[in-house]
Amino acid sequence: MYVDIGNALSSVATPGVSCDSLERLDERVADAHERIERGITDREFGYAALALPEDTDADVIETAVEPLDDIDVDAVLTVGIGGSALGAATVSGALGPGSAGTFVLDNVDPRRTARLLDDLPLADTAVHVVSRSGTTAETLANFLVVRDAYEAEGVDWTERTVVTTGPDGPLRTLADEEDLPALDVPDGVPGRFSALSTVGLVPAAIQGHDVSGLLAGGQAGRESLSGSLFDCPAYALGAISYALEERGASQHVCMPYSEDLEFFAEWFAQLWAESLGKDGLGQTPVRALGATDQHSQLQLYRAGRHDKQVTFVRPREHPAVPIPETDVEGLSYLGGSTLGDLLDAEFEATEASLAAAGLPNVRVEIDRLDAESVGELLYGYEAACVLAGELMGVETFTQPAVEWGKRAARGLLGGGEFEEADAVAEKQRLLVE
Ligand SMILES: O=P(O)(O)OC[C@H]1O[C@](O)(CO)[C@@H](O)[C@@H]1O
Repeated sequence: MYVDIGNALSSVATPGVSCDSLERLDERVADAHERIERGITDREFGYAALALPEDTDADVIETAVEPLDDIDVDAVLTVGIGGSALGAATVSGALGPGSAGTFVLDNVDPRRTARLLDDLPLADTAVHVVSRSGTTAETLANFLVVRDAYEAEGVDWTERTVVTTGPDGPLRTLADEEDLPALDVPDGVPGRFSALSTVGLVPAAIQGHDVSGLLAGGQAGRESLSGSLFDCPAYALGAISYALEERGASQHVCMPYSEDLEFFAEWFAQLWAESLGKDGLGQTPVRALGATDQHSQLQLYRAGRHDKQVTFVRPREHPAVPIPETDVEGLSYLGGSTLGDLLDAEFEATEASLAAAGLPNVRVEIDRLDAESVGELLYGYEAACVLAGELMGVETFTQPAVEWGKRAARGLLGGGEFEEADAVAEKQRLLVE
């Protein structure tokens, strides 16, 4: 992973960071790194995520999906939400379908769920149901609906399902009762940091992707951690994001220039929001896609409020798709180059256009969309997030603010007495229709 923070310096951007400030900040990065290393070594809650490349056993995952070899799997359906879906979606999205298409059920939208189950060839579809807590309503409800759909078609879902969950809870009970292949979520690792584990890697294993390669990429990220932001790409990204937020960049746009990294921007949004959105702080993550959103969002980024950091992400290598020669007036300049050339020109031009407008931006690159590079990218962003959390002084690894809504929803469905549910009924109304 390569990180270029040049366009975030105060000589280019406002808000921007001076080199002197970066030098001073680097002293705090050294202290934070020591703290992080201690947490990793002791496998402390949260920090243990940064030991996953070492602790995740690819053979355990490969063995768990072996029974699916007897079935002609054309599709992999992940049933999970948040960190229990986005890691898998990102890995499979970035590496492509492999031997089976990727589908994610990470919402309880009846139209979409019904349509997806209608469209999927259930007999040739493997299901990975994932929940760290084993109690998440959306995941459990979706799984009950999926199971019913299989039974309605007379297809044995138990032969096609792999579960990943915690030691107890309804999902573990169901796995035990039905004797399903069940994997454990990694100890001490919050969902959003668990892509390089049983949580994020089962679909990739079913699709025949290089799970060991993903972990090797993560390990390369692990070995790149050092006591200085000037030596460690992940810490450069984390430190500059922290410094830019301090200076007013309250929004962090993640703009991959690759359709296959679209889920990566979603994964980033959960990682950044749920980890750093604490104590009245935290950059608001914004998902964008290059070059598409140049034609929808760029006007705002360049000429709107200067409250954004834009991080451009790209694989350096593209498959060659030539643009045919043409003598159509005004188009000949395109002929003879490739779509990848055009995408790279758009990337560099948009980056320069933000710098010219004085808007801070960061460049993150990986060599190509292969297992090692994707593993390193995921690890790098997780380490960047952990470092930013250390510098902000927030509790990076929990997400207490999400529980209020869960209790309210459960109360509304008769799942218990929750005062939050009462508050829903007391909603202030000013209905206009
Ligand atoms: O894996 P689980 O326990 O089903 O949780 C799913 C997601 O829900 C959250 O707890 C937020 O509600 C996330 O932190 C987590 O990734």
